[in-house]
Amino acid sequence: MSIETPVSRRFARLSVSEPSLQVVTGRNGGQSKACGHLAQLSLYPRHGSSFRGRHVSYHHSIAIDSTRLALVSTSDHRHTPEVIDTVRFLQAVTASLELDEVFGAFNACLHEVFEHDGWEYQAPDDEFHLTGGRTAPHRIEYRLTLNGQALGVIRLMRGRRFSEDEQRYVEGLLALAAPAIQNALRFSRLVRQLDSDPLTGLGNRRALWIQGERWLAESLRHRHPLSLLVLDLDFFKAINDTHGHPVGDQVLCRVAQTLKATTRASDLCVRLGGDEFVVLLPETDLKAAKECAERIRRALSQQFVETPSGERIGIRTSVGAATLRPGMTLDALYQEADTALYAAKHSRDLPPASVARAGRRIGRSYTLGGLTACEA
Ligand SMILES: Nc1nc2c(ncn2[C@@H]2O[C@H](COP(=O)(O)OP(=O)(O)OP(=O)(O)O)[C@@H](O)[C@H]2O)c(=O)[nH]1
Repeated sequence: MSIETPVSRRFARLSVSEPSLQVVTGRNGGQSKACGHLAQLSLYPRHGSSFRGRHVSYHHSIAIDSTRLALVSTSDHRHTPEVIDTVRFLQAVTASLELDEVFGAFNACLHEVFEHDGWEYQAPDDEFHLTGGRTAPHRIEYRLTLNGQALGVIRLMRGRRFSEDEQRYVEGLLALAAPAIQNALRFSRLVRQLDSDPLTGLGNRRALWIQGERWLAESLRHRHPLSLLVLDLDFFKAINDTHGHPVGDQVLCRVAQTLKATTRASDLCVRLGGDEFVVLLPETDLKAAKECAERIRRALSQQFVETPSGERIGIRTSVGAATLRPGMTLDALYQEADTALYAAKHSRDLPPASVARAGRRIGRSYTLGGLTACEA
């Protein structure tokens, strides 16, 4: 009989010919002792890293047979005080590819045998940051890597100290969970890529529709306000035509930065495409949405992008705002804000055609178009 770990076929494969069990892969880790159906495996730290020095690097992970597993440290071969149902543990941490669910399952299993108060996970470069439970004074921290890939840092906290045996126990569980964490990290990165606009780093149309549908359902159910702004830059084509696409791209990025800086962290800013942006504002009525639109418009009008020849390009935008009413769909909310935007565009004080093409010169500055927000 051959068992492959559900999470890490690359890392370990166990061959079981009853009653003996043998690890068939593992370059520098994994000794097994046949013990009926209970396999005891030794987990080796990667060469050069300290097993207990808070920097644990497992070269591969190991899955065991279908009963229960006792993890044994290679350092002194002392048994840890607890056992865990390995299959249930692996099933729990591999049941989802969502990082928060993987860490939720990991900590729930850990908590059954090892009472900790809280935990924290920080992905490399702080890409993702998750917490659970509550903070407490005693902490252990593990910097995880798997096959050379950094997986981030996990911290466990509680009110009393962590014993040596408990630390080894956590190390063993982390070794088992590491491939699941790696898969979830890859998945989260992929989803983030799918949901973001590569030029500006803002959300994209997909993010708007996924997050927007959720917020819309919650707002309708709890009768909370939800508003949406649609922004379209004024005379952006002239910027491209006059100064080239790279300058146009810089303008789009500056708009994205300004949107992030002038809205709440809980708002969603997306670039729909071209020079069109949407800001979705939860817990915001029309009056507050108009104030937000005006704040964005004013902040953008104070921004300049410098061209390679030293000219400064001003940024002007038109904005449409709409707020959710009972029975409305997300598409209807967007259409209403878009209609308002269209009205704003067409009521603006257009500069002469020649100026519209090249921008209006103010000293060494250009300012293009310009308009105010208006609501449906
Ligand atoms: N630099 C750059 N330009 C883009 C990108 N995507 C679309 N565009 C250009 O953005 C311009 C958008 O056109 P419009 O919205 O019609 O132009 P506009 O001059 O802003 O028109 P008004 O909204 O009426 O003021 C087009 O010239 C597109 O080629 C991009 O990723 N980078």
